[in-house]
Amino acid sequence: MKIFDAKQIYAADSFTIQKQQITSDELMERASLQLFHWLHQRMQGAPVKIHLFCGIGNNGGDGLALARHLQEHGYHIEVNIVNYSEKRSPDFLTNLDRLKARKIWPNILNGDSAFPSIGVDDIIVDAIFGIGLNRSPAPWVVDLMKNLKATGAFILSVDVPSGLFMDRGIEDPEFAVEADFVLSFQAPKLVFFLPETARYIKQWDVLDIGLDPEFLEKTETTYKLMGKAEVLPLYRPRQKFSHKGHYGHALILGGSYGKIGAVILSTSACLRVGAGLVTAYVPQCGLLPLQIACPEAMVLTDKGEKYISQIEFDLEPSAVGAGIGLGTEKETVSALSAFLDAQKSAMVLDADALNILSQNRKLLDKIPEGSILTPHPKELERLLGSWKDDFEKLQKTREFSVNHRCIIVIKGAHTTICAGEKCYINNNGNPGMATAGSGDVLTGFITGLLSQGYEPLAAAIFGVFLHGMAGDLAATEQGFEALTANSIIDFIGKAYIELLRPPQTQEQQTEETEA
Ligand SMILES: NC(=O)C1=CN([C@@H]2O[C@H](COP(=O)(O)OP(=O)(O)OC[C@H]3O[C@@H](n4cnc5c(N)ncnc54)[C@H](OP(=O)(O)O)[C@@H]3O)[C@@H](O)[C@H]2O)[C@@H](O)CC1
Ligand SMILES: Nc1ncnc2c1ncn2[C@@H]1O[C@H](COP(=O)(O)OP(=O)(O)O)[C@@H](O)[C@H]1O
Ligand SMILES: [K+]
Repeated sequence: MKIFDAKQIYAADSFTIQKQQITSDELMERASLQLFHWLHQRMQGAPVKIHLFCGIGNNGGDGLALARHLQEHGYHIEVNIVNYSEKRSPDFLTNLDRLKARKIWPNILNGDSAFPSIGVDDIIVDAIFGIGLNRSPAPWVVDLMKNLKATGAFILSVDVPSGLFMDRGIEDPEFAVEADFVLSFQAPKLVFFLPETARYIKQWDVLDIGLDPEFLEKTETTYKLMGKAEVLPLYRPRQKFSHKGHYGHALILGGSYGKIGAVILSTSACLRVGAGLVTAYVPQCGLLPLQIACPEAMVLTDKGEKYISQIEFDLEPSAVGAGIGLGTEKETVSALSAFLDAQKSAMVLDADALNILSQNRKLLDKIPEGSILTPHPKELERLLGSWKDDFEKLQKTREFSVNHRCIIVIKGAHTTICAGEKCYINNNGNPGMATAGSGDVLTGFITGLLSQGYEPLAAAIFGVFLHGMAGDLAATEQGFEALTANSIIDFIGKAYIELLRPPQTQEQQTEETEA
């Protein structure tokens, strides 16, 4: 699913209005009807008081139009206008007149107004600011936002939580509404997935307001949200007459004394995601544990007893995943440097391989083209330096990806894969996966996919998605706390089955619910 920026949404608006020969007011009416239907379907006329807080722009206009539909269907509403500017939008004014014509008189809230009384079981509709926010809200508006939160009532935000910018972070964490639910028009917004702003959105849904499909199709976006529909076409089916040689020979390179477990996890993950053959390259102390834990894998040992000091082997791996548990000893750094000189094809670089690159920046030029770097945020910061907000982080990551011709997988709750100027945001996985070794598993998965012939970008996207899906399936059986990295490996088979399962028909769904 594409994630449009504010400029693109405004452009889609104007294009749609022109092409469909409708007015902007009619588009607002569509938007507000979608909001109403969503709410009405869930509330079924329940006598809960709904407090609407509307700004003076089009987001406020949506709120006013929604208020009218709610009132027409007998809901108990109270309308507040957050009067932060005299520059009211024409469609806001039209909808204000329509309310007044129905004898609904909104409270006008200014800096000195008392905050209305709201019960904890009431519902708040937040239509104060939408995607048009371009400066921090005035202090009294911030106070109002805080008061909204303090009521404990359910907050439904229209389009976006008020106070969030679409292209930069906020100055102060209190400057935005914390929404229980956001109903976003046409497409989700980038801020829903960024660590700093995602906390303002507990849940979200998209409402189709009929923006021109051709325009949306043609408009290229920097960000895409990846779901099953986007990931499934990347799948490479196994052929009946294939043999293990068709699925490549992957090499997992890493480990140091006390960190052999990381290599075990990566190696098992690499096998279980479907690599034909897997060899682990480890210091000597890793031989026994690996042979015992992963009988299917082969093991090559370095001359170093406790850490890798000179990478030498006599095989041509189809994919390499390096860095897990590697350590950053001086000899290991030289060994990795020499290895990178010889390595020509795209590989996966994780953990200490990334730390070594950050500390020895000359090595960055040796990264083979198309390689996949899988940093968690701290490792990313070591690579890029600090950033002022998530937007700058993504911009710096894209630049790094272009300059070093590599793919960066920023791991997190919404793992984001940046390949040149494009970024792909993952939307599965769960907090149970915040556990030791789950990143090592991801490295194994991506390496195993590369070895099976997936292109680097496909391997990164497919691997991240499967990893999240396996984590979700594991969590349904084990809960979040008990989930370990090994459970993610154990559920990879079910993740494949789930990914490949054809969508259920309506009848099947009904049968399942009734059973
Ligand atoms: N295609 C779609 O998705 C559709 C979207 N629609 C809806 O339109 C919404 C966008 O509406 P919008 O452009 O009128 O902007 P909105 O967010 O209401 O802000 C209003 C104005 O406030 C101002 N302003 C900014 N910051 C400020 C501040 N800190 N303190 C004070 N003032 C500030 C700024 O004006 P300025 O003063 O800078 O000239 C701004 O223009 C969108 O989110 C969705 O709900 C639907 O109706 C139809 C289809
Ligand atoms: N809250 C979360 N929601 C979804 N996925 C998560 C969450 N926390 C961590 N993960 C995933 O778990 C993995 C953690 O990787 P990493 O920090 O490198 O762990 P380790 O170094 O222990 O292997 C990443 O793939 C990340 O996306
Ligand atoms: K809003």
